[in-house]
Amino acid sequence: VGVGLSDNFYEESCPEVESIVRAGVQSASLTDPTTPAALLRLMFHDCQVQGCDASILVNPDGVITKSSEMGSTKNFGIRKRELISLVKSAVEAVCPRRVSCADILVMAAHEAVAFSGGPRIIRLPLGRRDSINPPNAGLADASLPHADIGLDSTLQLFAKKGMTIEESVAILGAHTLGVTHCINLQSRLYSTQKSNATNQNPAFELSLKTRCPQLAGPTASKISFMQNDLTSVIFDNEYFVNLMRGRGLLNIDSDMAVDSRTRQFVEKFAEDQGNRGVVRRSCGALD
Ligand code: HEM
Ligand SMILES: [Ca+2]
Ligand SMILES: [Ca+2]
Repeated sequence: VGVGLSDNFYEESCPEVESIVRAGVQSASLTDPTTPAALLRLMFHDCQVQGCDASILVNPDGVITKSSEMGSTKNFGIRKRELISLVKSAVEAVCPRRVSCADILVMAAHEAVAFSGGPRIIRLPLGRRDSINPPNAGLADASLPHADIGLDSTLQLFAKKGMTIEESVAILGAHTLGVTHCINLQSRLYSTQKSNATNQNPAFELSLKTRCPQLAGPTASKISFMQNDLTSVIFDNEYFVNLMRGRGLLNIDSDMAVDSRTRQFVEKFAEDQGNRGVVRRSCGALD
């Protein structure tokens, strides 16, 4: 637990906050099923830049400018910042100046995972404070991983946060939700000096290339996208199953399934869906 955080931080000051956040995330997710993916990535991109302090939400002049974190190209595709502001207004109406935007953002990501079928973790330490520093696009650029990052740098990134290799593989399971736009796949698919050990299934690579042609201009490749796994609105282990089949989208996705440090965990997560029993295709048959 981080310094100053506790499990029951708002028990006295705003007992309603959890249900307000839950209601907000649920209703937004029913209207737009891609909401949970956006919220989960939003949390990562906030926490990665000067900690979980809602710095990604700040627009110093009321609009997105080059000085806000959204000015970094690494934040391309970040969505649903306005949903956090909306939930914050609902919370302010009940408990003014008690709950930080930073906590609302983390709670929203937690609800997003639960809404899409993932675990509702029992302990969610709260008590984060909002950033007082002006946002810094340069810092966001330097702190967020590049779409083509390799496994060594990724493991280093998470080790700096005190995470083990198994935890690092697990957190990338977040890519069970959402999409990747073609612009983030261009260099992997078409770089001339790319290594051969990319562990991508050739048929899958062909389908990616068809979906994301090399000559598509920057505008088209910011519009076209691929699902991160076959069940991109469900928080399940399909992402890891895909990796074992050579269907990883990003370098890091593919590398995890072959590298000797990470492969065992990918295998374990691909096999283990959390012992939830089976879901039959038809209710009248046993297979
Ligand atoms: C080395 C680490 C990581 C890299 C290089 C990476 C890279 C990416 C890229 C390139 C995209 C596609 C964005 C787009 O084109 O729209 C993406 C999407 C996503 N990432 Fe990551 N990511 C990493 C770690 C994480 C972590 C730790 C989380 C959450 C805990 C996360 C959650 C997501 C989610 C949910 C999406 C889908 C977003 C949506 O559909 O709106 N990622 N990631
Ligand atoms: Ca931040
Ligand atoms: Ca999925």
